[in-house]
Amino acid sequence: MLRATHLTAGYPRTPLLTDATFALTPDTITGLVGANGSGKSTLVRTLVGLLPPLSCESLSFDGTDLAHFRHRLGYMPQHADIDWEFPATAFDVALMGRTAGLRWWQWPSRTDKRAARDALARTGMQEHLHLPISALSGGQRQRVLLARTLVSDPELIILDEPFAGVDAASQRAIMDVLHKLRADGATILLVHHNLAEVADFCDEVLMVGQGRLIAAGPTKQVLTESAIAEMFCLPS
Ligand SMILES: Nc1ncnc2c1ncn2[C@@H]1O[C@H](COP(=O)(O)OP(=O)(O)OP(=O)(O)O)[C@@H](O)[C@H]1O
Repeated sequence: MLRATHLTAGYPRTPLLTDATFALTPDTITGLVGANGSGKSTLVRTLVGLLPPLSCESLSFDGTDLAHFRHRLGYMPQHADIDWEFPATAFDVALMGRTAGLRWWQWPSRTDKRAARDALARTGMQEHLHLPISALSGGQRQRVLLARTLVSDPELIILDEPFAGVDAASQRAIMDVLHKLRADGATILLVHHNLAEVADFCDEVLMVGQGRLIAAGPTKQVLTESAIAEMFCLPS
């Protein structure tokens, strides 16, 4: 279980989310929702260690400081760090999830390559293994990035807008993968804008807005009209 206690996330002199305490449980898909600019990506970047917390009592996974757990964490950023015109294949990108930690003199092993093929198969991309990434559609690119995220079998999976630019078929494929991961015991956090889909798809919700965590808990309890009005600063 991921536990954040009294976490304040943001940038120097600009706290965006103050004093948040929440937990993410295994076998659960949690949706992180909030208005544009409310700090969802900032919170995600803090959880994955790309931004230091402005302050925090504790940030742990299964009792281990999250800083020591990063190798068991899979992160798919909102904006991929990839030049899609680069002459690489879907397989090369998936393999990057295994090789990022290798030294320059080390080559991917047979196990690494098998893991990349398996991860692409899990996201339904096995037939496009050797396609150049420049030839992939938006949805196929997201599935390849998901494969790269999953290639090391992370226990904690954090996805920032995984459905951005994705058609219904790819969205369904990604959702199916996440359901299987949940059934296998993964802890999953995803940022998503579509509240109707969050209501359908997520077991739990973290709702951020107005500089704080507005609500956290089971989807039906959190996605109430008054909480949504507060999230969008509307009169309730
Ligand atoms: N490096 C930075 N330094 C200072 N402020 C930043 C930095 N990066 C982002 N911000 C600001 O932090 C605020 C929150 O940004 P963030 O991307 O976390 O919001 P978000 O909820 O993910 O938004 P969206 O729904 O549009 O993706 C924005 O006002 C943004 O301009």
